[in-house]
Amino acid sequence: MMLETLSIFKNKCLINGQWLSHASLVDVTNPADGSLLTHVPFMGAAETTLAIDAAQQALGSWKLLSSATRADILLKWHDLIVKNVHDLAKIMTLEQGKPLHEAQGEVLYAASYIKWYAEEARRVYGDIIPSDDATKKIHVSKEPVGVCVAITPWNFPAAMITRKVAPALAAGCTIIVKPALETPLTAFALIGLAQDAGVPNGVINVLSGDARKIGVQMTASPLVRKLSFTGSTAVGAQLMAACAPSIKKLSLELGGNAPFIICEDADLQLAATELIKSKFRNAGQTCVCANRIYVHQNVYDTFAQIFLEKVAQLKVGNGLEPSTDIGPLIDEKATRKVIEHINDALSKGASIAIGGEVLELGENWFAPTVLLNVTQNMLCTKEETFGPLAPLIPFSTIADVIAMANDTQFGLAAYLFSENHRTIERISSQLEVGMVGVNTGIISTAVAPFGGIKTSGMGREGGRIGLDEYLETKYVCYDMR
Ligand SMILES: NC(=O)C1=CN([C@@H]2O[C@H](COP(=O)(O)OP(=O)(O)OC[C@H]3O[C@@H](n4cnc5c(N)ncnc54)[C@H](O)[C@@H]3O)[C@@H](O)[C@H]2O)C=CC1
Ligand SMILES: O=C(O)[C@H](O)CS(=O)(=O)O
Repeated sequence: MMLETLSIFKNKCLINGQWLSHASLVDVTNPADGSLLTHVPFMGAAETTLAIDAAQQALGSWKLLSSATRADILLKWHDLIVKNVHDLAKIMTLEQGKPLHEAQGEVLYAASYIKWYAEEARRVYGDIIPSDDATKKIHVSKEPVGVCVAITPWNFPAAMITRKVAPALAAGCTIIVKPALETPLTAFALIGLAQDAGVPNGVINVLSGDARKIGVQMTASPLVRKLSFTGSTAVGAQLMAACAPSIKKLSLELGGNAPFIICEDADLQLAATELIKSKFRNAGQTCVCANRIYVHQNVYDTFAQIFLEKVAQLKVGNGLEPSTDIGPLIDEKATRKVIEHINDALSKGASIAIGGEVLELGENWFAPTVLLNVTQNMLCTKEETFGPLAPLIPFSTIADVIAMANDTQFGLAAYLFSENHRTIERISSQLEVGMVGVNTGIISTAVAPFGGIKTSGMGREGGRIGLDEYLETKYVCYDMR
């Protein structure tokens, strides 16, 4: 696969409309086999300052465009992404590893955020409020926050970018994107298409490089009014603290530890099918994936049998092969975390029903694994595994499973399978999370507010309220005497 033959391929950073290289370069490799794909610039503080200045310079004219004009440019961007879905997906699979069909799905999911916010851009309404004082008129309007920065992860290298850039541009903001060093090529290609769609110079800038140095510049600059971050809770907390002195607006989409609850009256075939989708999407490297699976004790063995038959059919392979269901993990460190969670569970009494080993395909390849007789004291119920590990935990009462589900610092997503509406209402209303999937394992969509509570973050991306993250409210009081 010659990346250079793809017309959308870029391996440079975009600052003020110029694609720039750098004296320092860093490798981008294929997680499937460690092969070198290309080099990208390893930029730092100086280039970050240039990008922030460019975004500041572009802000005045971009925010003064009509929302209809901004929406038209966003829709052109959307259309170019859809037109190039196959090449974008190939780039993503090569640098991130996910199966091509998943990569194509993510590209279209990413494009859906742009279409959604192109539509929302035209509905940023204000208020005229009847004053208690007859001599006063009260007007309330929404204004763009200003220069924004987005720091994004490697696991969804397209959607995590458009989920931030689309509402920012729709609101009239400008933005600097810092993608993960593991997956910069998807970011470059996406933002190259934004430039082709007519996004003016400086409105979107993208930098690959020294995360810490770039982050220090972004969080310290008084010109930056908003930080949107998706990634680990640990880094999110660091960035939040760094933004405190300049009181930046924050959106944080952080780690997860989703409980997947299967009640005694659940449709077990449906639950097993949806658990396969939730657990093994992106090889389990998804913040909203099922991280711990609670199964009522009276249906535990029956469900386990149904689920294991489906896991056994999953094909692990190179993401470029059409038959592949699960690709490699992003790196050997990710594999080590899965092994750590398995070994801890085994040492505390769990057993492996299927999988449990690194595959001959290479050090980043781990077999889809199911653990039985898992208990709440095991690491895999406390930490985000971020790999293809499905620990099954028996429970006896609804009160017990709610308590176990909430026994975590995280609060992003949860899943619940029952055919009884009272059970569904009772459990979903008590789960301490931002999102609940009822009888489904896939909940992510541009039209709904995505985000969590507790250490899973703050703010929402997607939906109507996702635009508010990039808007400030201004109240003007007119004295009419
Ligand atoms: N909630 C989510 O959607 C995601 C959660 N994660 C969690 O994070 C863990 C590690 O994955 P990573 O991609 O390494 O997440 P990470 O949090 O280390 O990195 C995410 C982004 O932050 C950047 N970054 C890291 N340290 C930074 C710093 N000091 N200043 C500025 N930027 C910084 C990275 O370059 C990347 O662009 C995963 O195992 C998972 O637990 C990772 C990706 C997505
Ligand atoms: O970071 C993630 O895991 C994504 O937010 C998951 S999703 O939005 O693509 O479901």
